[in-house]
Amino acid sequence: MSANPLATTVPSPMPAAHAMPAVLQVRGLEKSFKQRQVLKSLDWSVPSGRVIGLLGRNGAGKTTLLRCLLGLSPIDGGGVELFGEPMLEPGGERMHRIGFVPQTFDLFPWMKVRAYLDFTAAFYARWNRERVERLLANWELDVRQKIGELSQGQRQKLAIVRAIAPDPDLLVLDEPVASLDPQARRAFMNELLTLMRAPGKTVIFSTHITADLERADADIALLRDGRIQFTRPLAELRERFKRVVLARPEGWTQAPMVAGSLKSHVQGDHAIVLVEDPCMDSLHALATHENATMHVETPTLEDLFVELA
Ligand SMILES: Nc1ncnc2c1ncn2[C@@H]1O[C@H](COP(=O)(O)OP(=O)(O)OP(=O)(O)O)[C@@H](O)[C@H]1O
Repeated sequence: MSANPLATTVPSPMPAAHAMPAVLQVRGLEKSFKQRQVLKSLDWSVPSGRVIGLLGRNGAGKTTLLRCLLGLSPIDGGGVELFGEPMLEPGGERMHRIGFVPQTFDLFPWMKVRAYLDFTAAFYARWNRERVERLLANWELDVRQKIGELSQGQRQKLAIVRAIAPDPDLLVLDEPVASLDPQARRAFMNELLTLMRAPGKTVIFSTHITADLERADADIALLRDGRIQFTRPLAELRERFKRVVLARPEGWTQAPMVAGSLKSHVQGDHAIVLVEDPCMDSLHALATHENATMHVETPTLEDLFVELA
């Protein structure tokens, strides 16, 4: 697909998000590595009080974007505002309100888990010890072990405990569940949803596990071609996009033309078309004209990601 239809045809932003104050405001963000331009005049407004799933293909720039947002990677142009103030460098009072789980956690390998958590707690005004102990127990993390001796998944768990413990207003997670087993993933999602019950909490997480975003009823932000193409509630995406399957015994040489078609292909005697805002009357007329049976399906987020990213 050459251009993203959502970027041009969907009125933006949606009303619910519009009413919320932005916890994060990005304008014209530019970031390159040598000759490779990764973020291209990227604009993004993230409303407070939502879980935002950041989706994009491998190499789209998700990690780069998250690091730039938090001041962990220098930017080449544009600006970032966090909690209404310009982000110039990490640190300061504001950082107490932010939790970050990086894609890989390899700090302080010589430190034992307990010592690391105690050391980190000292830097924070808020530190939810009850939550820490509960997660350590649930996730069977041995506080006497050295961080360098933990498995990748155990390190990821520790990074999550550390990020959630200060009860952050903004939690940013870069593929937090990639190495977690299904039980730990479920526990993590429960923690996330518990955290979100308090008003004004915002979570941004990049993931390839679309089922988690469905469970969290997340808003979906798609990063493609160096820009955020849209940030939309999942329900709205589902409402808007339909997968139309037309079948006829003689098959198809090519998929029929359908208004609002984004992508189509032929599979056996089925023509499958992803349609934005389908007109059902026209679709029924088309099916009758082509002597085809028709099913209209709601695509999963994974289907949508495959089509749109
Ligand atoms: N330190 C770096 N030096 C040079 N190029 C980099 C650096 N970090 C990232 N890149 C490049 O920037 C682009 C975006 O990388 P990034 O890690 O942000 O993508 P991503 O969307 O997080 O990918 P994935 O889903 O695979 O984790 C890639 O082409 C990558 O090679």
